[in-house]
Amino acid sequence: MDSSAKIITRSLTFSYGKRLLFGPIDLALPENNIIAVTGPSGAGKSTFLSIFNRLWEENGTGHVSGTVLLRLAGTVADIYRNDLDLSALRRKVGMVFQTPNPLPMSIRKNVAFPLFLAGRREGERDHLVERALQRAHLFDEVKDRLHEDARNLSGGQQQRLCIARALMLEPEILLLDEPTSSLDGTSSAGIEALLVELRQTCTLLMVSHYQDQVRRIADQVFEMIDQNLVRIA
Ligand SMILES: Nc1ncnc2c1ncn2[C@@H]1O[C@H](COP(=O)(O)OP(=O)(O)OP(=O)(O)O)[C@@H](O)[C@H]1O
Repeated sequence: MDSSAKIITRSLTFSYGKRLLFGPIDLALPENNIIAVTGPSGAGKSTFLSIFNRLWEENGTGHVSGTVLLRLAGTVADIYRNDLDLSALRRKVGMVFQTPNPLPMSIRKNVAFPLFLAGRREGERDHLVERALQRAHLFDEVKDRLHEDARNLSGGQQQRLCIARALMLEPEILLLDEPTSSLDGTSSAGIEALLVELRQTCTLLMVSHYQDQVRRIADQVFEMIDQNLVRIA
């Protein structure tokens, strides 16, 4: 096994019923990289991302075979073993979606929400909220309106809020599904710069349709095509 890899798949396949969506896929992806996945619509890119936090299981359909290993907190774990703690996995593997999805609550409560779910004390939260907002380059814009409804923020601000929320529990891997596709050029550029910074502390696995974006920021580029994942850059 490649002991330095952060994400390893062996003979990974995914099917819906009798339909093979992709695989077998063998990968060894390094940490602190931005790894981009492109490919035609419907090829299975979003499903591929959802393998790594087991989010696809929430749909109740689909089937994974093969092995998926993640090196988390220095230890290689098979994330499909029976006794895996799914909540712990999802704390270490954060996710950001195509459309920003703030919860119907204040900016502060949105960012603090993962702490609330993790049962962290109220007293600890303000400092951590500020830090996450700083990391997402949003703090200066919202510091005077932390108690306002997060849904009043602009699209780009909402996406940075969602990134701040995803960063709250210090994930080691961040899954990003078309994180800029609902944003204008200026907001997209801000998010891209942020992702490049986050590479220092996270491994980023990102689906993107934008070839120019992928060329600008990704360390490795794969294309999901003909049921396979092929490295193209
Ligand atoms: N729960 C499900 N049951 C059956 N088929 C599904 C389910 N979820 C997704 N699919 C199918 O799997 C295929 C891959 O979907 P997926 O969203 O992963 O593709 P994608 O490459 O991300 O597409 P896009 O670029 O359009 O977002 C699609 O044909 C989709 O209809």
